[in-house]
Amino acid sequence: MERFTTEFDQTLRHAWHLFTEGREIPRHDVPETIHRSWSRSREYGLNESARILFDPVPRARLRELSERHRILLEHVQPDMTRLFDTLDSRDWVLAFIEAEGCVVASIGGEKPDMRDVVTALRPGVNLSEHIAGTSGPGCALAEGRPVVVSGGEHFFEAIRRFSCAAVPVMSPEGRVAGVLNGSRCHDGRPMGIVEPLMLAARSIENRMVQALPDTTLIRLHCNPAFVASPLAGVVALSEHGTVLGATSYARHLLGLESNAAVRIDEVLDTTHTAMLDTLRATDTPARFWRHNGVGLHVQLMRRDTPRMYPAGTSHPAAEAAGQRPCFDRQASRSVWQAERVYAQGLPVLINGETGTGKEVLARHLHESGPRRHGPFVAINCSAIPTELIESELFGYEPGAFTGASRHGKPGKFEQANGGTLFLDEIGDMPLALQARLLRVIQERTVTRLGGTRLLQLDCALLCATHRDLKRCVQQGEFREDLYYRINGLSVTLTPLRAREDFDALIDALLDELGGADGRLRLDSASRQRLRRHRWPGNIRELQQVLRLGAALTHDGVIRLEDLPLDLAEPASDPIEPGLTLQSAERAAIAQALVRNGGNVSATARELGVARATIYRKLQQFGLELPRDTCAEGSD
Ligand SMILES: Nc1ncnc2c1ncn2[C@@H]1O[C@H](COP(=O)(O)OP(=O)(O)OP(=O)(O)O)[C@@H](O)[C@H]1O
Repeated sequence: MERFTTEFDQTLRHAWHLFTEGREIPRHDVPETIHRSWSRSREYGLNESARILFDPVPRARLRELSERHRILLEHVQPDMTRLFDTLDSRDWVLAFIEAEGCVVASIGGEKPDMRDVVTALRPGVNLSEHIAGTSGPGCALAEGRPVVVSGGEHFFEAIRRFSCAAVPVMSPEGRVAGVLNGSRCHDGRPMGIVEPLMLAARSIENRMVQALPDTTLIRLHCNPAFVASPLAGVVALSEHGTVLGATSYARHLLGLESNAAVRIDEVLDTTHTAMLDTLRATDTPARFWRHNGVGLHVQLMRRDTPRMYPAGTSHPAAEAAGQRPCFDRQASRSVWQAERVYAQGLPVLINGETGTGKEVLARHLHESGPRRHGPFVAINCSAIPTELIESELFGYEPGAFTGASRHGKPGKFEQANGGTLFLDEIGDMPLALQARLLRVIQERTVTRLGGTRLLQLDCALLCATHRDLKRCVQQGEFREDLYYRINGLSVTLTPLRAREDFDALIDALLDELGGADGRLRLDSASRQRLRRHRWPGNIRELQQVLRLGAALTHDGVIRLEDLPLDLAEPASDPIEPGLTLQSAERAAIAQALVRNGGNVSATARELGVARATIYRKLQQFGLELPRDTCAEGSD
């Protein structure tokens, strides 16, 4: 039954009366949004006196909806719960409604007179305007803006006992992802929940943008005091500066349309690289200008997890433990496959130059796989004298050879039982031993040197090498049958000089070195210098350089003078005197391409230009990518 009690209700009743008679409603009697929604509801053929059942969709469909929106809900739930905790929980029902109008989560409504609200907002109920007429969720979805629908503003009489406020939540691409709604019984008092709903929606959007993998995050505001606050807009940029996601406030500040692929330098008066260099060199917000002259304060945003960050794929167990190492996008895909292959008990072969993280990856596979509770045993085949490899691997019985321990010793295979054996630098294993290794792997049993007892083995095998094993096979240095045995799947780690996420990796290592307060930074000149280095020792070498810088800096900013001498001096490739500007440019590009193994991204980064520029110059100068282009160069 309707309860028109206040002046507001009476004006509304009059307005409704005029609406049903098809007469004009005085302008200020009903908000425009409500009037439009009434008209749409009428066009859908709805009858305000009809009984509305609020039946949820069938269970199977609800399951499908929850599954489809699982990730979205993971972002929504924490803010919904937090907001609910600040309300008088007995009076309110909060709900999240997905873009097609179905409730996918709700909370609250303990009071007996809230039963109808709870029914209307239970998961599975469709509240789109074409079914439920004018209501907070339906109207906010249709209008794409926050709305309040109080008492008699609802289209259906049956729900005029309620009031609701609903605020859209935008996806990182700028589409409506759903609405956050708060409802309670209509009592004529102001709702007072719109602001809190908007803050929660902003926080959900922030979280969604921050979760975009393989991106650099910046936050911005027109007031520098708010840049580091939850009120700031957040933007996720690709390595080339394309906006891959942005919160609705960031879109508003930057004047971005939804779905448009825009580069940040098309909006701000700076280049993408220059902006990042400036931001990386400081902790405070820097000011950039939109092309229309509006100034914005911008700051680089560190991800919540300092060293480990998702790179396109995720393993919940390892990530929960903060153990996922940084892999670039290229390697990430193979890592994801390797996790699955390894979990099935198949061997994985890890290729990569020294220091690229082969052992880190092996440990990651072990720790995120089914054998994580067993031991992880590593042996570097190139670091042990040939005559000792056999006893190290297979163990020996007492007195098996001169100098052997009196008690005998279990080999690495035995030690790894129940877990993982990691054979590093397998390419350096002597041919004679390869035959024995193959037998052990095939038969899954081992006999210690000098013994006869057969020991059963139950360990997974991971192998790594910096050598091209296929070529070793062709040259007769590595057994073909062993090669296929250990190569269930092969993963190649990208050399540091060719990693697209070079800057992000530096930042992750700086965070790690900076400790809890994370106060370590590189100034822009030294960062440029690091980009130009060849990194023969890869991440291990980079770690060393940053460690040295961290030890030498007096204020947390690593400068050229804090870098090792060979790095601090620019490694210039001589460009002959007397060259024209054009030929100097040609030579610079050609040399940088060779230095970067043909990787266009790395070359562009080193030379401080866009990739498109490199491609254009290649064409202009008739240059070709080196034939021996490494895999990462296929960008
Ligand atoms: N993805 C990563 N994120 C952070 N640090 C890493 C990563 N990969 C490697 N490192 C660091 O780089 C160093 C070298 O890593 P690792 O020993 O795994 O390399 P490797 O390829 O096995 O080297 P080698 O072939 O010389 O044995 C280690 O200190 C490790 O912590």
